[in-house]
Amino acid sequence: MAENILMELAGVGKSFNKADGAPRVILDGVDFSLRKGEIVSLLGKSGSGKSTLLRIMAGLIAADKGRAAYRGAQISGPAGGVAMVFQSFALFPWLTVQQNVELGLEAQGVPPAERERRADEMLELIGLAGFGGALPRELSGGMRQRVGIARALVTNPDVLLMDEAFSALDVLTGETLRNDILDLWDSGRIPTRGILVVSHNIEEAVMMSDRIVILSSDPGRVRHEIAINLPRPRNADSQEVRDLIDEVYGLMTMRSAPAAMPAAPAAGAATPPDYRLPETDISRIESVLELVAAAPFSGRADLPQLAEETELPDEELFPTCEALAMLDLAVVEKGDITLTALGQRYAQADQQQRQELFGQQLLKHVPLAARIHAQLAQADGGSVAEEPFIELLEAMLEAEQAKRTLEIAVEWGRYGEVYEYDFHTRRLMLPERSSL
Ligand SMILES: Nc1ncnc2c1ncn2[C@@H]1O[C@H](COP(=O)(O)OP(=O)(O)OP(=O)(O)O)[C@@H](O)[C@H]1O
Repeated sequence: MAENILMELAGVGKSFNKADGAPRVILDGVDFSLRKGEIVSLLGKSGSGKSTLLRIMAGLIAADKGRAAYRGAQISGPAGGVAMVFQSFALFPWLTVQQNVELGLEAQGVPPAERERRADEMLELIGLAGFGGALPRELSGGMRQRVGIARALVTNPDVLLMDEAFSALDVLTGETLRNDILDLWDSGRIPTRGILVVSHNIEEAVMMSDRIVILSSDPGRVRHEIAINLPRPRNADSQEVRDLIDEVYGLMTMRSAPAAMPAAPAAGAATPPDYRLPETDISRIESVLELVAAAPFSGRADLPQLAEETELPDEELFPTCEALAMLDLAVVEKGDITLTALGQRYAQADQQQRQELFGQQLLKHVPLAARIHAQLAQADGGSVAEEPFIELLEAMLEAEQAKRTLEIAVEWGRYGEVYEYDFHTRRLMLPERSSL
């Protein structure tokens, strides 16, 4: 083992079973190491396997391929030197703040008097002095997460793993807490040697990290790594930080698969069409399109700027941009979104024309919608049950995602007047006067 490596993953793979019992590969061939003295942020689209990777490193679940090691030893369960902070805070509601913080020490067999002393010290350090006797419900969200962090830090962990620890908090509270942790880390007041942060927030990752690792999806594997050599604290408005944020946006929105798949599944085709749809809705798609079309963007926007303007978090903005690209209303590349000529036309169109354009693009570029429409055209009576489509989707997605994907396809199809859906009978049908 190289001297400076705290945790190492080599060729790590993990599959979960889909609804039909067949395995779905979530992580495949992941190579990654966390080195001494660094904060690393792990970014990737929703569902790319970030939390799964973190849980493997925390020893909460086992990889089914490759090797995961902490200080050279295979991870086979939660390791003493590794602590984790969860997005949900994961506090015991019936225990006081002090008791919640002492829990980690209790598990390590630390005697009561020492537990109390160390918990007191940690509460003081994390800004919760005087709150030891409070119950979690008496605290604000930010303070509750401080308890979660104190509980992890009180064990003097060598490695701290944070799973979207700030995302359940409002922006300002999350930022304050993040800065407090960076301050503890940079001033050497905590003995922790390495921090790995799973995040959805690109700015947060750039402000915190020495290195950013981006996971690809389906399956998740390390796609990009960016080293950040700026001193902390960093100025969010500085040119260097803005440039890095742009670069990460660019890498995150780089498509790893072709934008448009064949509209109808060719018999015996080697690769089945991609039926997945981005998790977004029509009103979001249209409002982002309108915003990009209008001044000051006038057809082309820098994604970080657009995120600020729309106030959409990245995990909502990305799928929306992906939908616009999928429908050929925009092109997303290198951290910018640019409307196509059709996208420009769409922005100017009235409601009826928009719906027509939407339906037309749906049939051209969204294989699932095209398939539903094609089957309806052939069906007796022009209606079909939803089940076969759910089954089709379950062959590649988990049950919940399959259901959600069909819901999105239904919403899009109804808007584009390509098909209708009866919520009582759960059947799809052609619209009364289909112009398509
Ligand atoms: N125990 C499990 N059983 C079955 N599937 C699972 C299990 N845990 C995770 N998954 C699936 O694995 C995929 C990756 O999940 P994971 O939570 O690791 O992704 P993520 O990148 O952290 O996503 P997000 O950013 O949305 O939190 C998802 O499709 C998820 O539903």
